[in-house]
Amino acid sequence: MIGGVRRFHESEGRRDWYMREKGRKVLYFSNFNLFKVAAADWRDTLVCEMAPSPPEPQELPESCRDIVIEFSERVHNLGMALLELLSEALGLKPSHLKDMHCGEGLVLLCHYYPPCPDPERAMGCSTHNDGNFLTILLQDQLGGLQFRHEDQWVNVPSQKGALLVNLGDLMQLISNDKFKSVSHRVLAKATGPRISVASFFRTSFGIEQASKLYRPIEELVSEEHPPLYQETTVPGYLASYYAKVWEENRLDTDSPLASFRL
Ligand SMILES: O=C(O)CCC(=O)C(=O)O
Ligand SMILES: [Fe+2]
Repeated sequence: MIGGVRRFHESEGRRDWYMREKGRKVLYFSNFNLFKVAAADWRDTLVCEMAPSPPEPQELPESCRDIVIEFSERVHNLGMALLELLSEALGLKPSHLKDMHCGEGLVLLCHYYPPCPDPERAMGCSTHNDGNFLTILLQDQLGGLQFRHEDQWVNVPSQKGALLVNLGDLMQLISNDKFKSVSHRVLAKATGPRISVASFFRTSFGIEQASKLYRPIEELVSEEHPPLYQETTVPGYLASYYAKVWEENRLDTDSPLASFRL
């Protein structure tokens, strides 16, 4: 998969996929918030929306078509298995998170971080929390990913073939803080390119799912553990997420989740 993503990003044909507007299942661009924030990240991204309704094969770039289709099927199965385990870890029946549609939508963010001539003055990926339920991350050997732990940045070792599982803000909200979404970033490097694939699990954006309300799961709430967050729809949450990125450009101070806290 790493090879396929590299092939795409280094192909002449990649420019045919460049598009900043939403409305297509496959998009190639540099920084979703370019032109909105003061500093761009040193990164390009191919976005493939693979579930619930995958693109037709010809809608995917030929340079990585077969591997993207195969990878997304496998990572989707893994995501479903993880949602079952996470449900059980919360003391719920295995299908609980799946039944809440937490894994219905799958978006692959196929990142390419070119070598940066001035890495001290740039970021590969600015500090953020993922605004989804679950992320499965595949990265190459280059390293640079860091998580914030007790106000310190901790390097995430890059191990060949390893997948990293990261929980997003929406998982923190519905688990009523039993699971925590974690703040992370990627440093820019003089060496490269660095390649990673973040598989984002969220609801689909169909009309039915868009209006579904998410709140702390009833079974996890009691008099002792009152709900910590107000209810929201996924698009409602994301609107607040993007407002923070675009208007305030200060994701690194507070996750947008803070504004949903009761
Ligand atoms: O490239 C990476 O390792 C992380 C990317 C990431 O955090 C994201 O896409 O949300
Ligand atoms: Fe992330």
